[in-house]
Amino acid sequence: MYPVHENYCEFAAVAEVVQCLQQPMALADASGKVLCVNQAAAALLGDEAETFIGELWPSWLESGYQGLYRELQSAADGQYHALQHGAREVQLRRVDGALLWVKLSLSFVQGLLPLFLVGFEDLSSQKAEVQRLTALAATDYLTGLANRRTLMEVLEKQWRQCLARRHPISVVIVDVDFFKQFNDLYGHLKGDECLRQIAAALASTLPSPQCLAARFGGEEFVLLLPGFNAAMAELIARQVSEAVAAIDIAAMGLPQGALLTVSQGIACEISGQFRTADAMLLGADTALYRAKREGRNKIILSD
Ligand SMILES: Nc1nc2c(ncn2[C@@H]2O[C@H](COP(=O)(O)OP(=O)(O)OP(=O)(O)O)[C@@H](O)[C@H]2O)c(=O)[nH]1
Repeated sequence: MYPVHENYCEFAAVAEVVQCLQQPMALADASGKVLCVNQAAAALLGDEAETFIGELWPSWLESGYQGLYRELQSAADGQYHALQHGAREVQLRRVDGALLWVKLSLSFVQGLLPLFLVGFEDLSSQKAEVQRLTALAATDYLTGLANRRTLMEVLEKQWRQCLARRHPISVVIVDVDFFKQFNDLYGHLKGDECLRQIAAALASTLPSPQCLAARFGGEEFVLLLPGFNAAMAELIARQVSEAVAAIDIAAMGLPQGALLTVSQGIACEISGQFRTADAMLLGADTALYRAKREGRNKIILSD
């Protein structure tokens, strides 16, 4: 048993509890100097526990938190309780230089010396999972292109930016011709493969990282071209037709006679033709409808 002095905790007793905990934890004095680090915290930091003794624990964290800690210290003005805080998401730098997202909490323990418990929770697998799910939610499962939701979000954002900067912006809607017939003739699995090939062809024509290729739904795709006027968009649309024509039909196990073409409708906003991004998209859809009506495998620019 450790002697207990009224309400004061003994350093050794607190340190022993810290050592037993599964959660990464360090014990420090009021100046931030580390007195003890448990195994879980040492593993998180990336070295033997003894190597961290005597270090200032805020130095393990990114500079933003260090600044905040200094502010807390000056505001607390010796009132140790005021330094405490609950779980805060911060980045911790491991000994090997890698940055880890952690939840950090700081608790004051009234000891013979004032003591602080510094608790960590590793958030890296949580963050990686959120990143994976965010990417999944933004992507079309079949083709790997951006999905419709992402397209609409990016379109709204780029529409506003282009209008504010007085830059043109164009959209191209790309629709596979006679795709129902293609599915009926060669089966849905070949149809899926065909959509993947077309998606890859579209992605290959993207002229800059600001441009986006998305699956709009079914056998319909959209190219979003910020900064592109109608002539430039038409050039990209021609490249799309060429890239689709270059798809290796035989490699897909289809007969040589199998036809794969797309129809395209273009709309460009350059000086107030369309009031909204949706109206521009509708303009491209109307142009696409004309391309279909005029025989397919065509590119039509909205009036
Ligand atoms: N294999 C496959 N087919 C799809 C998918 N999504 C939509 N389709 C098919 O795409 C076809 C679209 O048919 P329609 O809208 O009649 O258009 P179309 O036959 O291409 O005719 P036009 O557009 O007028 O040239 C339908 O048969 C859908 O089943 C998909 O994810 N995979």
